[in-house]
Amino acid sequence: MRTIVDAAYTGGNKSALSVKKPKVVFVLGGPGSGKGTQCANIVEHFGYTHLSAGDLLRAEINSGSENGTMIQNMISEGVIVPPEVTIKLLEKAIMESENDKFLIDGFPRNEENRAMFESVTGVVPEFVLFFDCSEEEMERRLLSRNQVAKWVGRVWSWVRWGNGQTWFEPKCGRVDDNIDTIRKRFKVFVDSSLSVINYYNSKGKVKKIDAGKPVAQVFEAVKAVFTPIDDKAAA
Ligand SMILES: Nc1ncnc2c1ncn2[C@@H]1O[C@H](COP(=O)(O)OP(=O)(O)OP(=O)(O)O)[C@@H](O)[C@H]1O
Ligand SMILES: Nc1ccn([C@@H]2O[C@H](COP(=O)(O)O)[C@@H](O)[C@H]2O)c(=O)n1
Ligand SMILES: [Mg+2]
Repeated sequence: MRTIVDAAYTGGNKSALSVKKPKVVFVLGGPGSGKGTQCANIVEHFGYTHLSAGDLLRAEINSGSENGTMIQNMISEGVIVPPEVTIKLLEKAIMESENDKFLIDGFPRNEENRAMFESVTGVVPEFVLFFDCSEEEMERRLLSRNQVAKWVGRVWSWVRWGNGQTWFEPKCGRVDDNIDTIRKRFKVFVDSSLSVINYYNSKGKVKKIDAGKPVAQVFEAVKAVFTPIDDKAAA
């Protein structure tokens, strides 16, 4: 059945992606499950280009775009930005790249993201990498990421001003890595993002990874997914 989103986006201008036909892997998982960390490893070993939807939105805020304030407010609240904004950023990044294979990290975040991306671009993912991790572990990781960012900021300001004193607390890290927003992000993940994973699971496209283990062990499991079947037989 066609949704309202499908109807609005078919018959209009065709996306340039329908010509480029990139190979896309969606990388999904709860906040702090390790998507960015593992994408960096995949890029190094398998030649993909990593596009984090969250990073693209943060770059859009910093570019001074007219959508900047709206995006900033939505990220601070942990809610999902309108899909046309995120999809435009993803299309632009894919078209500007010479690569033809992409890890799209943190997208689609809900059914609206998914349906609009597929109908606007005509691109369906090769598969979906799903990092499965407990909320307790994700919460620990996000709070620790926030602490590390704060310390990096303090050291930077100490070096910058050179007198061993910080007379301001530098604004470092992510605005959404605080306990209130982290809990809101968990709720959005359960209420809106899991249904996307279920959808692709019903199509046999989900590769689930136990992401609660140390980084190197998680990457061993990831490698097994990306290593071509022929290579596995030869190994
Ligand atoms: N397997 C792991 N074990 C322990 N810490 C990890 C692991 N993977 C990532 N981390 C750490 O957890 C934090 C979150 O990781 P990362 O940024 O990769 O997650 P993410 O899924 O991209 O998060 P977000 O959804 O907030 O963008 C980082 O500080 C990272 O160094
Ligand atoms: N498809 C998306 C992806 C992200 N957002 C917003 O960005 C925030 C941070 O995302 P990360 O993947 O970097 O954790 C997220 O909480 C959303 O506010 C979005 O709206 N749509
Ligand atoms: Mg990330």
